[in-house]
Amino acid sequence: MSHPAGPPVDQLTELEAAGELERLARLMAHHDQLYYSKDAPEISDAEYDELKARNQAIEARFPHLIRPDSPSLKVGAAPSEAFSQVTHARPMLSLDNVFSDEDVVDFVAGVRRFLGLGPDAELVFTAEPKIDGLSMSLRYEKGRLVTGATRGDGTTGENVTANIRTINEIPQVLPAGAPDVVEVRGEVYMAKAAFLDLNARMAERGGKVFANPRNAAAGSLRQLDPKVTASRPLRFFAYAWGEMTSIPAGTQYDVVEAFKSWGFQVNPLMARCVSTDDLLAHYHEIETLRGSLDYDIDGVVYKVDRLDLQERLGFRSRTPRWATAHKFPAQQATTVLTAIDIQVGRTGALTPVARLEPVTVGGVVVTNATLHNEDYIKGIGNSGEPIREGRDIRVGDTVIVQRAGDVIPQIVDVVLDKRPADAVAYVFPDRCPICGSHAVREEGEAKHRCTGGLVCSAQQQERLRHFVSRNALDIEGLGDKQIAFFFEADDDAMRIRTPADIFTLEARQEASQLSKLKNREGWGETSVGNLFAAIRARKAPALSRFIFGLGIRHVGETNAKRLARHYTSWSAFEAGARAAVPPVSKGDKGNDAWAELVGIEGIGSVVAEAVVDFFAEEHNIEVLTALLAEVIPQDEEAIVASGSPVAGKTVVFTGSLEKMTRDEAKATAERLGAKVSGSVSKKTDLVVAGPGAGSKLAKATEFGIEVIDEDAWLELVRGA
Ligand SMILES: NC(=O)c1ccc[n+]([C@@H]2O[C@H](COP(=O)([O-])OP(=O)(O)OC[C@H]3O[C@@H](n4cnc5c(N)ncnc54)[C@H](O)[C@@H]3O)[C@@H](O)[C@H]2O)c1
Ligand SMILES: [Zn+2]
Repeated sequence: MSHPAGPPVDQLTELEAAGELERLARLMAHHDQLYYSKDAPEISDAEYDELKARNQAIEARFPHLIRPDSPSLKVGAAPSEAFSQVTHARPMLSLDNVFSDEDVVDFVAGVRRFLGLGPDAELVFTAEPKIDGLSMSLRYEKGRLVTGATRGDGTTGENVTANIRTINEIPQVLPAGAPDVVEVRGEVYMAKAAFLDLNARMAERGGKVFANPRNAAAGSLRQLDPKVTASRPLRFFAYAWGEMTSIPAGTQYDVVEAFKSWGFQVNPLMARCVSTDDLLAHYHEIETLRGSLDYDIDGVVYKVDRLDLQERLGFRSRTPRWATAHKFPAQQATTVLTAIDIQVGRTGALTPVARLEPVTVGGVVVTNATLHNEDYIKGIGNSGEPIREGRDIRVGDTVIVQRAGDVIPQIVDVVLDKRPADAVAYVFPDRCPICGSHAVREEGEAKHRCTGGLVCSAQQQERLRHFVSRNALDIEGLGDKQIAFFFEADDDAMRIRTPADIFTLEARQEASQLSKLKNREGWGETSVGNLFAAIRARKAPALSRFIFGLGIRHVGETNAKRLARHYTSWSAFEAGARAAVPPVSKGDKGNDAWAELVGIEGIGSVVAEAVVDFFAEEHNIEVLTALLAEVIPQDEEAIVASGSPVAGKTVVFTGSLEKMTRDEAKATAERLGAKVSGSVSKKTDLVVAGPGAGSKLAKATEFGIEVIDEDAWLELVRGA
């Protein structure tokens, strides 16, 4: 198993424990968000469960340090705001976990103790597979399905009723005799085969693929458009309930039987067990069947069968006392890592992938495992802590591979004894393997990114979509479908790979005698004409839209506007960005062009660096040159606050200011329509110099530029 960071729990001081609990709360909240809200986890469930176990162990030793935001008190994650919310009539909780046979013995003994039952008193449990999907509460009133809600944070879930109605296995109406109000709860899931099928289809279309059937089910259900959900083969097992106006039976088993009679699917592997041995026997039987089931399961759930006993046992803060999940162990195997390849995602993120000697892990042949990022390979975790006790991963290493409930295998450890003498530490590439552009890793980021967005075939389609999107060039008639069509066209006259190609399309069509587009299905004379007109209408875009459309990292609409307003013309922007040299070492300030760029109100060094990186990439320049031969971005009106004494002037602040901060001074100047620069040149109109002003003051004097002090500046702008 991988080693959750940090010293052993029994050696922690109180201070360290508090710090560790804070770190875990933050880290787990991050993973909860990815897992529950984005349906895209970054770590395996086994790794997550280790963090959880560590958190619990520390809390058990230092109960007074339990935080209000402790992961041990939370269920799931807050519902997404994209959906309306449903408050559950009864909370939807989680389940406690056990991992070993001894834990099961303890669980049963605990239940007996709580109920005051002697060792010989009868106590029946149900045992059934723990389905790896997402929990769902279906509310029926007077026999009709009225609401479908996700678990959310246990109290409030997401209203997904419209999506639920597209699932065939979920009855819309219940037969006569069903309770007046009943919330049937269970698991929405996707069968393994359907999941593989879906991923294959998504990959073909260049879409994102899901990590595992659970994520696929959650992602398919939590769609804003029910039509998308309808196209995904979701299924449902009923195994629990919330509010119910009359309970059809006195035991867990019989209520589930009632669900079956109402038309729900219930799991055929549910059994009644009368002893711990019985439970364990059923567990091991289900474990052997696991590989042959057509859906993923990650354990076996035990529940006290009699409902009156369930009632007496009640709940802890986030789990019932009358049930537990006996999880399957993570499945591991040892193999040799033969190579590390780099994959480039649609947004340019570089992900290292380990190529492995094929090995069977839990019945599945594994040949690849994700390595996440540079730090992960080096043995450094997300918050800088050592993982695998700091052991790095090298080509040639013997590694331990793990699959845990999910499909993407992980490398959890390296067997150092078996490391070949000539194995060298892995050096992360600084070039994109797809297009050869520079790959940069920004401060605070784990991933490297390819800077060749416009030329990188891994990213091109995504970039084209962005370029024509509503807030960028806004070209009507070029939706995702059309972009995909033109991108994949095998005919030169029809192909669009870079933004410039959009604008040459019409000419290329005319040159090709057949006017191929018009003969294509779905492209009538008029729609082709409309498309060309829409493209022609965008040959002179606003500068800010054009800059935004380039998809420079961190340059969203707001920053694009800031850049456009500051430089006012494309040529000034390009010249400024290409001339800028960021600081190379601490203390260094970079050159003047850099100072001007980072000096723009709202543009920090992260954005500035992304801009510089973009223009430093030769490939991008090639694409831009071609594009600028077709379109002419319109100069942006400088914001001239007319009437202000400094409107339109270029101002430089130097020396120390005493009555205002540098930022304040700059903000005021810009509000009044001045351009603030970090360096003095012949174009400078005014220098505001405080005590200690040095070379800039000297330069100003040399150029004969007006110099005033701070007080005079304040006087000048007062009331303006
Ligand atoms: N990889 C990550 O980043 C990440 C992040 C958060 C959570 N997780 C994983 O999610 C799980 C924790 O989530 P959780 O709080 O939902 O707990 P859980 O999934 O372990 O158990 C509770 C859930 O089990 C489900 N369930 C399936 N079959 C059931 C049955 N027959 N009877 C009753 N319940 C059944 C229910 O939906 C219930 O809500 C862990 O496996 C954890 O590893 C992973
Ligand atoms: Zn690339």
